[in-house]
Amino acid sequence: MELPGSKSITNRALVLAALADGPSTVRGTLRSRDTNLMLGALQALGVEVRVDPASDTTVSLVPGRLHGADIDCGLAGTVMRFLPPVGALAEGRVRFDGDPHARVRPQTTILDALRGLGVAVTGDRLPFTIDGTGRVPGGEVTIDASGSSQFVSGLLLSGARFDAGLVIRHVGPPVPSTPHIDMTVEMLATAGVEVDTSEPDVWRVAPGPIRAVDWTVEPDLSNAAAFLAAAAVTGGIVRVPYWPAVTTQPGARIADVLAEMGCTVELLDGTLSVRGPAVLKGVHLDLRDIGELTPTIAALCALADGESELSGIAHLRGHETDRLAALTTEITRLGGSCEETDDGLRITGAGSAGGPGLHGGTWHSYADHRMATAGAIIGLVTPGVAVDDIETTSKTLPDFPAMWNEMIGGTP
Ligand SMILES: O=C(O)C1=C[C@@H](OP(=O)(O)O)[C@@H](O)[C@H](O)C1
Ligand SMILES: C=C(OP(=O)(O)O)C(=O)O
Repeated sequence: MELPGSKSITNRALVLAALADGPSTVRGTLRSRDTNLMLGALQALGVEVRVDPASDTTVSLVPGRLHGADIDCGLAGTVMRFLPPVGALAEGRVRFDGDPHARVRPQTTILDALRGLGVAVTGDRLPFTIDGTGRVPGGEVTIDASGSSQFVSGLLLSGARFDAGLVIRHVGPPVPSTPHIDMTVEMLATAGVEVDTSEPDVWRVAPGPIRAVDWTVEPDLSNAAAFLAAAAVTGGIVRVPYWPAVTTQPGARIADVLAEMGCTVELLDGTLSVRGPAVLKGVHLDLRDIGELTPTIAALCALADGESELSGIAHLRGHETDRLAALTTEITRLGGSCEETDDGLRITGAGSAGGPGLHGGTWHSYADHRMATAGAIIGLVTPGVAVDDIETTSKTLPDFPAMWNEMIGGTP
């Protein structure tokens, strides 16, 4: 299975290209709802976007004077958290809104941070408005980023363009998804912006230019995880080519999780292959760093042998939907055993001796691409499971239904 580009790398590359000191090209750009929203927003703000007529995954961006705009964030965390600092650098009024559920996703932290950095912000959640003056005073700000790593990444991506640069101090429970912050820091370094991370929970960026870069986007490993999970539950083999040897994508960790659950995992000549075992084993895992993989891993645990405990993921209550509640409701609806803990899920696998077993029924997607793919994984081995709204996978992988059908040998 060849996977399209990473959502997280694409949307970082697009933002950095928009703020750069010259034109950039992004190759292997993911084209999906989240990334098209980002492109549309940057264009509305005054960035020239040119899509290569020969390949819509090659996109060039020419930065221009940023001005007022209306921005649709959809349900994309990367748009609603990465673009407010960019809006603050625009001259004019920038209005942000999004899907109904986006209006309840955590947002206050980054808006308060911008206020602290000298930006005029009206509102605390979507919809909100930023009155940009073309410059941000910047300086030091203290935030609680335990709700989302994207608060840190969003500020860092623009921080070098603030007059006094940026110092972020995190105070509060641990920040989740830290590999995604490493991704931000690494991509900024490629664009010539050094982030000083020598003090824990503190990020320092000096003011300076963001260099134009020709980016090449890695395949999306979190989306690959759903296909690899298909091998795990069916005992089949799935291969994903162009698996990066070194990456900041947290999705890469699916390889270790699958191995721990009993799969045979091999990385050979850049292709990751996974063969499922006769019986999948339950696991006890802290997923704080790789929360994005939770729906996939929870689907595996619901089919495994034995108890699983997934912890460190209280922040998933603020994702596309409350994922802890949604997974509990849907696994239970199919006859499985799943309960919420303070910071995660306890699941007794259907494959256990005396385990609950699963039956058919409708699996609800809650407009959440990863809930939809989790239902597809369970449906592979549970007769009569129908996933509602599989099209919601277009958030990060519009071709999911066709790719899934091709993988299982059905009609595309
Ligand atoms: O910066 C990013 O690209 C992301 C960070 C993570 O967000 P949280 O820290 O809110 O979990 C992750 O779950 C999301 O899918 C993508
Ligand atoms: C949490 C996710 O997305 P977002 O970027 O919208 O936060 C996700 O893709 O799992």
